[in-house]
Amino acid sequence: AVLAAPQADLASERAALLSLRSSVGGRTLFWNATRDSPCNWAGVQCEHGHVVELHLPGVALSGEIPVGIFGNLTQLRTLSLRFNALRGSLPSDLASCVNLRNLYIQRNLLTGQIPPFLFHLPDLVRLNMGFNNFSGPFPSAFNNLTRLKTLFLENNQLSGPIPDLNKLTLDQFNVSDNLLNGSVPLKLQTFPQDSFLGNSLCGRPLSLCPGDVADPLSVDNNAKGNNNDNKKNKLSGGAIAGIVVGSVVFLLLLVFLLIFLCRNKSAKNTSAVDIATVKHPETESEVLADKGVSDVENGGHANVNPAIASVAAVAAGNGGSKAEGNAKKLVFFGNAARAFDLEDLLRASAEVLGKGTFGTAYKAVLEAGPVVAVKRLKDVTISEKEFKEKIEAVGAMDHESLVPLRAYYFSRDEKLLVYDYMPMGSLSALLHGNKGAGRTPLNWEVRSGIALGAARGIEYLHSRGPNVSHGNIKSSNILLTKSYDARVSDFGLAHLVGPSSTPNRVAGYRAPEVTDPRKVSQMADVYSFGVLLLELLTGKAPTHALLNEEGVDLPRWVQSVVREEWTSEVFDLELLRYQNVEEEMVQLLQLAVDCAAQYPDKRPSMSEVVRSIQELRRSSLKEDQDQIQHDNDILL
Ligand SMILES: Nc1ncnc2c1ncn2[C@@H]1O[C@H](COP(=O)(O)OP(=O)(O)OP(=O)(O)O)[C@@H](O)[C@H]1O
Repeated sequence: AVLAAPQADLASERAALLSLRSSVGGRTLFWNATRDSPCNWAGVQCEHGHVVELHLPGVALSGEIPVGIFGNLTQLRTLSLRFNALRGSLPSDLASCVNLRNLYIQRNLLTGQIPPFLFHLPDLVRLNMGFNNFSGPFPSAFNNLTRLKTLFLENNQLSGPIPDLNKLTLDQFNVSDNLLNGSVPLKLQTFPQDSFLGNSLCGRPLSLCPGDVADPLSVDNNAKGNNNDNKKNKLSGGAIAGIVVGSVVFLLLLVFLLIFLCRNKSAKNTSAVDIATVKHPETESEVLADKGVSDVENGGHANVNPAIASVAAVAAGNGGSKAEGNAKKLVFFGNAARAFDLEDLLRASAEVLGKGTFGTAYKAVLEAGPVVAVKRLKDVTISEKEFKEKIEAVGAMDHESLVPLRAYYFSRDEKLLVYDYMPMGSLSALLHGNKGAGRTPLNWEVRSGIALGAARGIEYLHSRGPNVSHGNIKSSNILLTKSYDARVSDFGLAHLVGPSSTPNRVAGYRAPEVTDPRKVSQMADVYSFGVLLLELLTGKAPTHALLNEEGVDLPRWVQSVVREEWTSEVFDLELLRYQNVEEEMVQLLQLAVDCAAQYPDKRPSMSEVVRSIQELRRSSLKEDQDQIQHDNDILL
């Protein structure tokens, strides 16, 4: 709620600050202004001595930054004034901010030499002064900033040579489009050409300087000058064409192979409908136990594909259910076309997706093509009438951010729920599953989109009545479509099953006030959602969320890091690669901390949460557009 009010005036921002301070362990971590409430410089000066991070990006600040603003802000660690129209030189009292680690002042109209006081800010890690009008020499005093990792000075009017920056170990460096000349110092020669273009510089990675002796290993290339230096790294047209054709042929072969294998597989599965011959790792013991058949008797049939069985085999795990099942029907919800019937479902090949609190989930591929997820409920103790009433309420839930329940099947021994299959699996798997190469990187756009989708789904559930809650919000219950849209799953099931099936792995998400996991209020859902947001932002799993893996108490961990250290250190490294969204990330972090407040009445409602996420996403999209506009302006 705190950061969700762009129209807030200074007084309410101050109130927001107070609540921020109390919510993050007594320290203000973030103060934001938007275009609608341009920063009142005096307001910053008189009230915000305790500010640790001050972010004022793209808020139409103009004119000179008055001296006297920063003298009070000695705690400041991050200052972002990028994308404004600030003129003149940097105020000298910035020298008081001796804790400053990140200074983002790119894309303003600042002038003058690079001020010497910057070199007395020993903690500076990231410095972005690009796209201004700074002039004068490139000071060698940058060597004083031994912690510096990022130095962006591009598109200014710096002149003269680049000094040796031997004391620095920079990760990012750009001085392109200045008036620099001379040779590129040895230590900086590992950066790409783009970091130096638009100057009169020479030496690696650009062309050789006059009089330099060529590297004997690349005499040929260097003798031909920089153009050839370029070519050295490029492939000829023929080679590229060869690679493309080769790749296409390889892909085609792969596709043919897959089709061939799939055909073989489905042939096997069709024959596997005979329930007595199918074994399945997840269901085997249940099947055998229920049917009263010993391992020895069935031992001879183990050579059926162990990961895939037919739904019939799965369902037939309960004695007598097949005969009874055939008499009963799948009950569909809504107007959805009945694309299949029970027979089709029983014939489909099934693959275990995972075992949850309420039973086992399978992916079922129907012969006619559709793919569905089937949840086989265990421990349903209520009567058929009661089950029908409750499941109809679940089936009536209709929102684009929920995994739709399409149909159910109820018999004495078998209860099946049929859902749309979500091809990208769960958020939990995406965040903590495959960490190796080939994993889809989750950028801010995707993560904040998932946060919004999940929040909308929960908001919808809450809108169905004051006592309607999800009760088991966690990352394995947030499933994803092909385009990474989030869908909330597993809603409304807690009331269908007996007490022994109460969720047991949610400790990390459970609000402190919840004593009975079957009675979870809407505000407790908000807490769980807050933990889920922290998980999205940090990439860390909450305690007990993953079997056999250590997790952390996310809310406590985040608060302690924020208290002790720079906020950005809590973020998933993968997110930090995307530079321009830090403000939005911090806003979402703040929202997460609000949601995970200890006392329920301090937490925002899901509608407020949705609004906040919408707003912060809008502002980052707007910034993207601003940047494009800005780049276009420069090109023109
Ligand atoms: N509709 C679906 N589409 C794709 N995958 C699904 C679907 N429903 C469930 N799954 C997958 O099956 C796994 C098991 O799901 P299930 O809901 O039974 O248990 P869970 O979410 O791990 O735990 P709990 O039952 O406590 O919520 C999930 O991790 C998810 O990846």
